[in-house]
Amino acid sequence: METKEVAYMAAMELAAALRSIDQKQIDQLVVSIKQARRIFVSGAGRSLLMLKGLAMRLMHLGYEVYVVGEVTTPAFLPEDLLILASASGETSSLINTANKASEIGGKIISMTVFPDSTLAKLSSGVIRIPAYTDKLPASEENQKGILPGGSMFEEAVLLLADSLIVELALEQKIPTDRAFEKHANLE
Ligand SMILES: O=C([C@H](O)CO)[C@H](O)[C@H](O)COP(=O)(O)O
Repeated sequence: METKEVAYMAAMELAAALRSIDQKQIDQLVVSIKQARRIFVSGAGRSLLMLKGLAMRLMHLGYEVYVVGEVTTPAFLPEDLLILASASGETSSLINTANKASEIGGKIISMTVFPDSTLAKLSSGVIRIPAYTDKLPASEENQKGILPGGSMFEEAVLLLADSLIVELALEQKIPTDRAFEKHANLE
């Protein structure tokens, strides 16, 4: 199969996955972002890369946002929000982070394929992304698509995150060209 045909099929699968996400779960994240004093994001591997993209866009909109594990990231406090992305919901470093955040009392919202995963159970809110991870056996809940590994999940997280930004920017009446004024200028 040609690469562009794979890309087209992946885009179709991605569209179907995004369309079947529960809007109420997304709304809960939007409300939590608006209510939080500060926002922290955490993930592992490619899931983390996607949330770093969200962190940058939230910074563009004026939110105080940190990536867990960076040397300049401060202490998490009860009025803060922790956003996690984990296809499996079983990545041990994230379970550790979620346990600590939960003990502190802050809000945790997780994006995952598995709403009954350890991470989901530690979270105040869950966005179930109907995608696939090779870390767990294929099943009705974990349906293998054309892309390898957790790629479909990760790409859904990225597109969902960018779409949240459109919604938040519109609500705050921030034209996206003005939001980019905050973008790093030492690059
Ligand atoms: O890097 C990843 C990729 O899917 C490997 O194919 C994962 O994002 C990383 O391993 C973390 O896993 P999850 O916490 O299950 O997303």
